[in-house]
Amino acid sequence: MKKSSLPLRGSIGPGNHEYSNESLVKLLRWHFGHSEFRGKQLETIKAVLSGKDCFCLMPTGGGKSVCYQIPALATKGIVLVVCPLIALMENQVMALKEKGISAEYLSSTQSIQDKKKIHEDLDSGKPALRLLYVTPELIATPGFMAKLMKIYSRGLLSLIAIDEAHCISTWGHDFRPGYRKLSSLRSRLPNVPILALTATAAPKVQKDVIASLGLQNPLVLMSSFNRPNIYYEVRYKDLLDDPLADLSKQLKASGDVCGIIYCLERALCDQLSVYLGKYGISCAAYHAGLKNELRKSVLEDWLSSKIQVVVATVAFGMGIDRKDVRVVCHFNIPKSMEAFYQESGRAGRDQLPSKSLLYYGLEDRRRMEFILRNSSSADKKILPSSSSQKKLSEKSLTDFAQMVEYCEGSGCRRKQILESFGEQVPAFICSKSCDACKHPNTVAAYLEELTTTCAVGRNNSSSRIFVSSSNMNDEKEFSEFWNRKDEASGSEEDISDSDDDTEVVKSLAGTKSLKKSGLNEKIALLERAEENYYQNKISVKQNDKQDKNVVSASFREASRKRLENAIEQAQQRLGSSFKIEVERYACFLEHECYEKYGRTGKSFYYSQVASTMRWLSTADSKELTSRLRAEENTELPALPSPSPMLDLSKSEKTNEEVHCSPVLENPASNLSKQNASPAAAAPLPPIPSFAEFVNGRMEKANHSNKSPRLSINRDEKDPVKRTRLL
Ligand SMILES: Nc1ncnc2c1ncn2[C@@H]1O[C@H](COP(=O)(O)OP(=O)(O)OP(=O)(O)O)[C@@H](O)[C@H]1O
Ligand SMILES: [Mg+2]
Repeated sequence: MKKSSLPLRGSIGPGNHEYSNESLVKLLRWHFGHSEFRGKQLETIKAVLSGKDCFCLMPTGGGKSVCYQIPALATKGIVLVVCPLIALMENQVMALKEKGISAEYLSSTQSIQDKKKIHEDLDSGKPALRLLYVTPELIATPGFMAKLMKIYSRGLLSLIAIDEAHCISTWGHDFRPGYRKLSSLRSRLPNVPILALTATAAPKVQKDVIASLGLQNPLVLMSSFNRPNIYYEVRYKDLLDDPLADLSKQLKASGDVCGIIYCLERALCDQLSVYLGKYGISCAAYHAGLKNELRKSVLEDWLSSKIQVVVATVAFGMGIDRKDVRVVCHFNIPKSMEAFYQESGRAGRDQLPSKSLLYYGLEDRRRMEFILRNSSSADKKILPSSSSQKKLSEKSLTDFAQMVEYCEGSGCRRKQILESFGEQVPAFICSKSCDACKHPNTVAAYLEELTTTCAVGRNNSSSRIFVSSSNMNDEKEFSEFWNRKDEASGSEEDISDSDDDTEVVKSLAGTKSLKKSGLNEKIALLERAEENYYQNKISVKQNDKQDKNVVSASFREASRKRLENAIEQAQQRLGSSFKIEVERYACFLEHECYEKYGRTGKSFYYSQVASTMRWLSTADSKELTSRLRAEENTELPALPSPSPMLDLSKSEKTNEEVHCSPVLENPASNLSKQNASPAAAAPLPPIPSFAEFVNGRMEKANHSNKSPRLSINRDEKDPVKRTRLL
């Protein structure tokens, strides 16, 4: 139904008082059906209507669009909206048209006829258009800039809204070179207020946006970033027998709800979508590798509830306005808290209870670290100074570390998100709406087990990634695989299709010459790299299967390293009076764990190492002294040279030598003999299992011989891994 506009058509400018709160609320109700303005909406609207530049920070789903849509309805002129994505523009324009509001967008996807119509309207001197959505690249073209100047000179440009304004900042999680071209707007169109909008809260990004856009004395309006209706949960891939099956189970358990699953790569989107489809979940993949038409139809099907779940790269979602998304799942760890916040924030925009699920896996972590480390070379065009590149690379790794901390920490997830944006919040703010607050003991147990399992597994997974990368002849080319920033041509066509973080085609197609010549070779090269990566992974996996119960040398060294740390911490805790040889005793204790359980199975070995560490963390100096000093007279085997194994910044070996070799290779050597020494007569105190430890803390209950396993559902096939059901 087409509605007539309310007769509120003033002009923007200082001292303009014709926009009363009541008249603006009336517009909101009439056109959008919302009863009241939310948060800082009204303040923002009034600021821009009075001609002020404004920087508006609102959480995802907070209602930023209304801040420029209402001014468009209140004034005579046109509101120009700059958007990073074609999908976003299409979506908003479609929604506005349905409301009877005259809005259009200009992009390469439109027919010549449609474009012509829009240009005719713009040239008419009395345009019917209220909102015109464009890409930043279009603004930079001389032709369009000339048109803008013309509209401006007629007094018909009332506001420039820069949506997703963080895209202008190289410090932001979603930097787009096209946005940098907006910096000339302020000087070319001096009297038009600029409204920058974003949900990115990092202070550095805020400052950068204001400076880059040249905003003058902007009114900065911020809202809290808390999303109380979203429940946050992390699930640990390394502890799950089958993460895919777990995901499918989770989705099914939520009912027939609308969801988004984010994956790092297109191929995984396709595979996951097929997999979930087989399990009766109606879903489709969405990524930049699909043809425009297909992408469009997936989006339409999802928006109209024909399909339930979209499995997508980050190409999907920025600004997509579906209010009732109940689950947003990250099947791979995102690259920063900002990205995570934006993406998970697409859930529950109707303010109803929703869920953010993040599947965290060590291999994903390593992969992302690799991508971030290597993507710095891709920034050369944009950041000519090597110190800027270095800074950016360091920054992305620091940002990513925050994301890892979110997954590996046991504290409130919500608090962590908000604090990462500089928002200090009290502990009770969460009200048990994250897994860490709702099930603290279970999360603690998972993390404990993860530490053991993953510290042990780190070696192998990392080396796989590095092996694949070293197979690349030209590292520079490989790093382009991850480069979304290479959009040097600035042609309008280049934008918005290159949204996948890790997708190559569009970013490689950034220059016309590349499009013609090197693209195919590069794609072939990248495909080979991917193949190598997966082949490598498969062969390592097969070996892993065969060796399922063998505690490998590298696993043992990782354990020894952890025990060393635990002894060092014990020393720190107990002060200078307690001094022992750290490496020597770490070796000894590790060997004891191995002797007791190594042959029985990995899980027992892990649990024994973890238990020993717990004992080290609580034992007093008397207990430690009697246990460890007793060994001093015993001759221990030669110790290994320090290993870089746990240093994540270094590449690691695939087939490590046994570092603690004299002890480990020959269990019947010195240390075995020590079992008959006085040390053996002073055994470790009884060591509880994980579950006993956690439950014991909480319940202080007596344990039977059965060794209760928390309330975790153990997978029947594999006792180590589990299907988590909180
Ligand atoms: N005052 C209001 N009252 C009720 N609902 C509102 C109000 N303002 C906006 N909304 C609704 O909130 C939802 C989110 O709005 P919008 O898309 O503008 O958010 P956003 O801040 O731009 O989010 P994102 O950061 O994801 O782009 C929309 O469905 C919109 O209709
Ligand atoms: Mg928006």
